[in-house]
Amino acid sequence: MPKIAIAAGVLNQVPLDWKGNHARIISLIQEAQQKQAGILCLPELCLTGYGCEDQFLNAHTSEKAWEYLLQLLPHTQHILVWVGLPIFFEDKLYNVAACLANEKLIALIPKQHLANDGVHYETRWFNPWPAHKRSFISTSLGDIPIGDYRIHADGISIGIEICQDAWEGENRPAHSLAQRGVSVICSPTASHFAFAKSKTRQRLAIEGSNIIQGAYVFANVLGNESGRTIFDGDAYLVHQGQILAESKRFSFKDSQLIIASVDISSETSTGEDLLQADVDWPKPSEYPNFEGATWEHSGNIKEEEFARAVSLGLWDYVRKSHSFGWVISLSGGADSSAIATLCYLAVKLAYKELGWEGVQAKMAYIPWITDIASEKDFMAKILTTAYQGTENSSDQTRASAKALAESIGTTHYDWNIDVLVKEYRGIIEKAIGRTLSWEQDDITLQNVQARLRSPSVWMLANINNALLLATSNRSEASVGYATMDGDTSGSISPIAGIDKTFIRQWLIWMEKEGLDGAWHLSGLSHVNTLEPSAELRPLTSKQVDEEDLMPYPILNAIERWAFFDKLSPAACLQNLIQEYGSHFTEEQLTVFCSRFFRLWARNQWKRERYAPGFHVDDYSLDPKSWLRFPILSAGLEKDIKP
Ligand SMILES: Nc1ncnc2c1ncn2[C@@H]1O[C@H](COP(=O)(O)OP(=O)(O)OC[C@H]2O[C@@H]([n+]3cccc(C(=O)O)c3)[C@H](O)[C@@H]2O)[C@@H](O)[C@H]1O
Ligand SMILES: Nc1ncnc2c1ncn2[C@@H]1O[C@H](COP(=O)(O)OP(=O)(O)OP(=O)(O)O)[C@@H](O)[C@H]1O
Ligand SMILES: NC(=O)CC[C@H](N)C(=O)O
Repeated sequence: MPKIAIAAGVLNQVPLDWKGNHARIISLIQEAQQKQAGILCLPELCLTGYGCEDQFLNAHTSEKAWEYLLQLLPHTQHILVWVGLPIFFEDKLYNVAACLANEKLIALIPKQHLANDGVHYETRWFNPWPAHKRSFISTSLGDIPIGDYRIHADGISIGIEICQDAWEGENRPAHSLAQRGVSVICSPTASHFAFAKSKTRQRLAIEGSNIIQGAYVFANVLGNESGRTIFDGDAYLVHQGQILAESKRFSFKDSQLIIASVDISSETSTGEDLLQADVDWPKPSEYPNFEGATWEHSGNIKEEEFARAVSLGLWDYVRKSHSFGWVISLSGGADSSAIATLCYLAVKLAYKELGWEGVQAKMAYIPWITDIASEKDFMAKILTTAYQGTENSSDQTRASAKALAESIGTTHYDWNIDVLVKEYRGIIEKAIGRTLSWEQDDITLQNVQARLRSPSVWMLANINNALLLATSNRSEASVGYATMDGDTSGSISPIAGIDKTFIRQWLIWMEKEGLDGAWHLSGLSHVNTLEPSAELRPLTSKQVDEEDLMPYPILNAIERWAFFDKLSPAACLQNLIQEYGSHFTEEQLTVFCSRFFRLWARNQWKRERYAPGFHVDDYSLDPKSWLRFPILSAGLEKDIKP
């Protein structure tokens, strides 16, 4: 029974970063070789990056990937490695895992089932490979097998499932591979983060190993690879249903390798689908336990996942865009405070995991980085916040912004924009020949304030070469409750994928408990006492979001029924009456429902114009990645009453 060390490597790659991706792959292969690994599985499409979008359709991309694949061969002595890349075959593009073993290219095995739902759009670029189809592709190395093959090396048969393949239930390749006598399956993966989804991936890996009664080697992408999607970077080594090793998710490092040794039953396998690889498995060493992080067992897993996924998303975004930091227009309310907290966590977690030298290395493109003496100085340089009061702002929000900025240690400004509002109002009043009033011009007078907060924070962003972060959440995006080119200004919308109710709950958790029950932020105590308000109308009107709109839990419920469960407007109303009928009259609920659908349809154009947001939940409203809706339509509110 051969004893072999199996390894999985997660990678934080950058689309089209040929040299960087290549170097990170080599470094993982070397680490695996040093640890005597026999087999190494790397994530799906790791040579190009998973998120190359339409650049996959450009032949140049697969040509370059091929060039870099060949350069990997000399680095694969005494090890079998799976590396993902796009390959054109008979004028069609395939999403392929290349098997490299002992300096030879053994096979190219294409994905059979493409991911095409939600954030995935693979059928736009790739073709599914039919099960059992096998052929040869003519290459600079001669004819190379391409298709549904198995690999046999030193007494072990190995097969693969590429990401979505494993999600296909009875149709997953593992079943056919089990019949064909495979005892190890490698699973190169690019499975995006969504709350609790890693549990499903873990289950698929366990089931896969049970199906073949052997070992399953699973490796996912890590980090914010290409802008919108964040990957957990989870890896699992499973043998006969038992997890032997797992990675720590949401690492701030470039890569992570897990390794374990397993006893695999040896076979002398034959078959026309079997390719021989000439590797003698190195003798495994003793390996430490690779266990998931302690927070994985927390009772607040959703809060933990949100904090870690989005802060890693922000960190990767800032460094991959070569920006020097973030700027936030900080109102002291929930949304902007949540984003400031997430930036704070990004810095704290990066420091904790990489140390100051590691942070400096990642940020080496910033000219001032070498002048920084402490984490405190770094926080103040990288994160700038500004409170921009008007006569309609309250003392409470101003104090809340100040307290949070101090507790984080941002560079914080506080100024008043009334003079600008007055000036603009004067210009327009003169031009149209009448004075504006709250009775007649409510929206205009609200929006001018929101819009006049935009130029100054853009100025700070330009001065600092920083990213301006837009603060809209998903609940506001549903109903267009934000001023276009005002508070929607920014280059990323980090919380556009999550609802307001969760943001508020998360802020309370961040104040009282925080990550791992330890990283809490006392500066959030003010914001957690405030009721959400735009503070755009005169203070005497006591404007609060939920009176302009409806209670947030109701808004969130309609949104989910309508766009996740895909229920009709009438069915949404029926659900509302059932769930909230004891608190609101049917008439009130009908008004809320009608308002929701009217505002939803009217504001599709706004959702089209939001800055890119991060995908975190099991659905999102992002028209570019998840949910399309006509920009012009007759609306849906008329369909509420059957
Ligand atoms: N289908 C369509 N395609 C393209 N454009 C369309 C359009 N329909 C309207 N428009 C345009 O949209 C304009 C209206 O949009 P816009 O100017 O953004 O303004 P609007 O959506 O009318 O009002 C903004 C709302 O957001 C609220 N707000 C603002 C700021 C902060 C917060 C907060 O959450 O605290 C809330 C504010 O209370 C108000 O209810 C129209 O003047 C028209 O030009
Ligand atoms: N006084 C202010 N100073 C700085 N920025 C502000 C101010 N008022 C509003 N903004 C900006 O406009 C955004 C939209 O306001 P909004 O009320 O939706 O969010 P919030 O104030 O962060 O949270 P909440 O809705 O819970 O009050 C804010 O997040 C902030 O970026
Ligand atoms: N890259 C893939 O094939 C991803 C597919 C899988 N259904 C997921 O969402 O994670």
